[in-house]
Amino acid sequence: MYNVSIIGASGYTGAQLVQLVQQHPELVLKGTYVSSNSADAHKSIGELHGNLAHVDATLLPINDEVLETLANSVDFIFLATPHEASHDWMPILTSGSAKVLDLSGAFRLKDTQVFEDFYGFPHLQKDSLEQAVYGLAEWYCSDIQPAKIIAVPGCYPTASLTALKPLCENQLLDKAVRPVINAVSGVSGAGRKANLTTSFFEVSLHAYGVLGHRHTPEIEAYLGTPVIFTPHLGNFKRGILATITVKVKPGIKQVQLDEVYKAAYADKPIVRLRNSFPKIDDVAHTPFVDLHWKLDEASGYAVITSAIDNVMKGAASQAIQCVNIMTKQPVETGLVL
Ligand SMILES: NC(=O)C1=CN([C@@H]2O[C@H](COP(=O)(O)OP(=O)(O)OC[C@H]3O[C@@H](n4cnc5c(N)ncnc54)[C@H](OP(=O)(O)O)[C@@H]3O)[C@@H](O)[C@H]2O)C=CC1
Ligand SMILES: CC(=O)N[C@@H](CCC(=O)OP(=O)(O)O)C(=O)O
Repeated sequence: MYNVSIIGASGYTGAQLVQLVQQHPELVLKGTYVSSNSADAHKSIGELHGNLAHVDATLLPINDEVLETLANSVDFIFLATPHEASHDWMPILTSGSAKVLDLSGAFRLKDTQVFEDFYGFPHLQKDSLEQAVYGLAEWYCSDIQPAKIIAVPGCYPTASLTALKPLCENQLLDKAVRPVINAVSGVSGAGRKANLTTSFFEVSLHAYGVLGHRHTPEIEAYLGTPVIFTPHLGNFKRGILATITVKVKPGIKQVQLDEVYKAAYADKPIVRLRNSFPKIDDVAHTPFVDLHWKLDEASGYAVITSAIDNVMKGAASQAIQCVNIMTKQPVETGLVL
């Protein structure tokens, strides 16, 4: 059995982690934490998230002493915290035997200048950044297994990279034409804190972060090619549907695309290759990525759609997949019942 603690447990991804840890056969929940002056300190998790009313977990305020103790008292620490908090706390949390899975974007980009440009603050944790491994579970398994720090991918990059990497890795894309990713996310992607943009009355369907979202450099870094990425906010709670247009090299046939997807995900139970274009409802509350694609052989343009639950595969269940890899258990342990 492995002991785990969750920092940022009152938020959407943190609460999802609480649920996943509770249902995991090999994980024991040792502590749930919020920020030092959180309005939710000392509440039970069930007071905030009714679906966890049966869980005996109190949200405790974090401080330097607790951070230091955690570094040596549990096997895994999940950081479901803002980028800045993850950035600041990583050295202390990794000073002992614990391994850390960070759901924020603080350790995903290796280029510190790009990081500063997109995140708005300088990266000062060079050693931790060097150690961090990108936790896209289906693609970086051998790096994830021995890692001390996992940078769990962002939600849009997870949907986008899962769809695009089989084509890129097999050199099927026409390099002259950038993949165009249009993705719609539910409001839980913006976190739990009250916000006018995500309030029930305001939310509709609109593009945001156009030609400047921080997930563009993340997708490009792990795909190895530039993309056009446009996120949209939709009026639903959870899930992401990414519709991706690519141009493949001349002469490529639909059957070749079918083969590369089948080969890439043959032994990957979390990725489901569908016979029709997936819906968000197919994956909401699940750890799956659903993919479907279609090529117009005459023009060479293909459309791929990728559906995930942003809180699950886009954050919490992907972190659990990484723990399963690190502890040499089947990747779907505790996730697919
Ligand atoms: N929502 C999603 O779909 C995804 C989110 N992420 C990333 O995961 C992280 C968590 O996201 P999400 O769960 O949505 O966020 P929420 O806003 O829902 O929750 C954030 C959590 O962190 C705590 N917190 C806030 N400020 C601080 C601070 N300064 N120090 C310590 N704890 C703090 C909050 O509690 P309190 O303020 O009471 O202390 C809360 O528990 C973020 O980095 C986000 O970018 C990644 C992929 C997907
Ligand atoms: C709908 C919405 O607002 N989504 C978030 C992405 C959530 C996510 O993946 O977060 P990190 O990369 O920050 O970890 C956004 O666009 O900022």
